[in-house]
Amino acid sequence: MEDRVSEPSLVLVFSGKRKSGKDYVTELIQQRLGPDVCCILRLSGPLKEQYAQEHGLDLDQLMGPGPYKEQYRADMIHWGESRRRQDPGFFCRLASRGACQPVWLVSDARRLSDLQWFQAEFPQQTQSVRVQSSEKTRSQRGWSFTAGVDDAESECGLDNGVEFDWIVINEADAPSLDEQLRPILQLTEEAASTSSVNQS
Ligand SMILES: Nc1ncnc2c1ncn2[C@@H]1O[C@H](COP(=O)(O)OP(=O)(O)O)[C@@H](O)[C@H]1O
Ligand SMILES: C[C@@](O)(CCOP(=O)(O)OP(=O)(O)O)CC(=O)O
Repeated sequence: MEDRVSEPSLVLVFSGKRKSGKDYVTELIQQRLGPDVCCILRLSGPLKEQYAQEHGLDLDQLMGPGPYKEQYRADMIHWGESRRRQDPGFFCRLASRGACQPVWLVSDARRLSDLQWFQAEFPQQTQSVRVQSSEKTRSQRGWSFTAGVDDAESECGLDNGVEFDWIVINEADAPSLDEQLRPILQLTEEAASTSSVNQS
């Protein structure tokens, strides 16, 4: 089932609460490195594709930020959980299929099993990154507490028991993202250059 052409040099697995800024931060890193060097893998991508197919839903709307996704979120979570119970690596494998860049940013790990899958597949290359924002900041970005979502494993699965390699505080009054991301960017640049040396 693997369609992998080459192994990544670095896999950064991002997690964080809704609206903490996982997409924002991973997109910032990708912009710095460029799409030839760095890809963003979203575990929710294949999940939504399969869920839309099985339920006859509009995938574009499910992928979008609007209310359509929210209408199905709780059921998608349950559906995804039962899939992961049968095969914890199911969505990780699908999301990383075909990825050929040396640096992978997994933007949305939600459960220990997501992180463990990458750690088991790429033990030398995987590092975890937590993106943190206060509830006040997340609310300003459009978040509001939803029972069954924000108190479920989908949002809380990595709250305890993980020692993250990196923590990024995505708040206006924290040190700038430029400053906080400097060591992570250095790591990604080293990984990219190691990979180009190995390929030449
Ligand atoms: N540092 C930041 N500066 C400006 N806007 C931000 C910042 N971080 C996040 N945002 C905005 O907040 C919203 C939620 O961020 P997003 O990355 O989508 O969160 P998540 O992927 O964790 O749910 C988006 O509209 C995003 O552009
Ligand atoms: C069922 C989900 O995959 C839905 C994820 O959708 P998005 O990745 O679009 O999530 P947000 O950025 O939090 O809005 C969650 C899960 O438990 O796997």
